[in-house]
Amino acid sequence: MAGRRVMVFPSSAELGPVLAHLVTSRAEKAILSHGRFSLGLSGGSLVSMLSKELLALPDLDCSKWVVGFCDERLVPFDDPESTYGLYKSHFFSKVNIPESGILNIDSSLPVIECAEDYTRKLKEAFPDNDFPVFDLLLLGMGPDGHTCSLFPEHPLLEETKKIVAPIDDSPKPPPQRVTMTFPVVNSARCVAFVSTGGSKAPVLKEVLEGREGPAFPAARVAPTNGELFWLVDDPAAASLTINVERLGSGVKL
Ligand SMILES: O=C1O[C@H](COP(=O)(O)O)[C@@H](O)[C@H](O)[C@H]1O
Repeated sequence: MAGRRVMVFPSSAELGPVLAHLVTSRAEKAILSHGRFSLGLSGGSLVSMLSKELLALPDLDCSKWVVGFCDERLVPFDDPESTYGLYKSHFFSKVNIPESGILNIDSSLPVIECAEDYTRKLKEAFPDNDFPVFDLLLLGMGPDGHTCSLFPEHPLLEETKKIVAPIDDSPKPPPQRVTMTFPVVNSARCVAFVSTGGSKAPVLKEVLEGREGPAFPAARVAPTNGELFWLVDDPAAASLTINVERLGSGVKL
């Protein structure tokens, strides 16, 4: 791992532009190096922040983007819980990402077949690697320390072979989901967590500073050859005692 950077911003207003810059700078670098930019998206609170910040950029060009989902809830796309559905209305419909560049799930399938179908799509998009190597994965973390749909103490945390795993007992609704596994997450060239709000403060401390007992899923994210950023706001960082970088909106990553 290239080293973890924990960056604390006064609020989401300062964090948001830095997140947008991280996306566009990694896109530029990836397109120059291999002709396209592969981005893995998470759901939850990230959707509205990311969409708003990216749409505020002048001249955003997504024509060479390939977008996948770090996890997805198995609900119809018009359900408010659908991560694809939310990105479609907030972001995809407003930019020039080609339809073929969006690797979404088939929500009509039963959960095991859905995971197999999404695995096939990822293998086709990343034919050269055993595990897809995304240029950038954007992750969230729940107050229980989960990331993607990898929940504390769940057997899926030990998955070493699958690219995508089905889950039909998610402790956070909806219960049926598909999720990238740790081997995929930790193969990425860059992983950035975005964590905001005081409800994340207790778990963020344990994830970043360690705890007794098994590590939280979010603490198991450690890209083998990639960068790891934690972008957090002051309320989420309130309990931290480690050294962090305190930054404003002008920083370029
Ligand atoms: O259920 C999910 O939760 C996590 C965290 O969401 P947040 O709203 O607490 O930021 C999210 O990253 C994941 O994609 C989603 O399916």
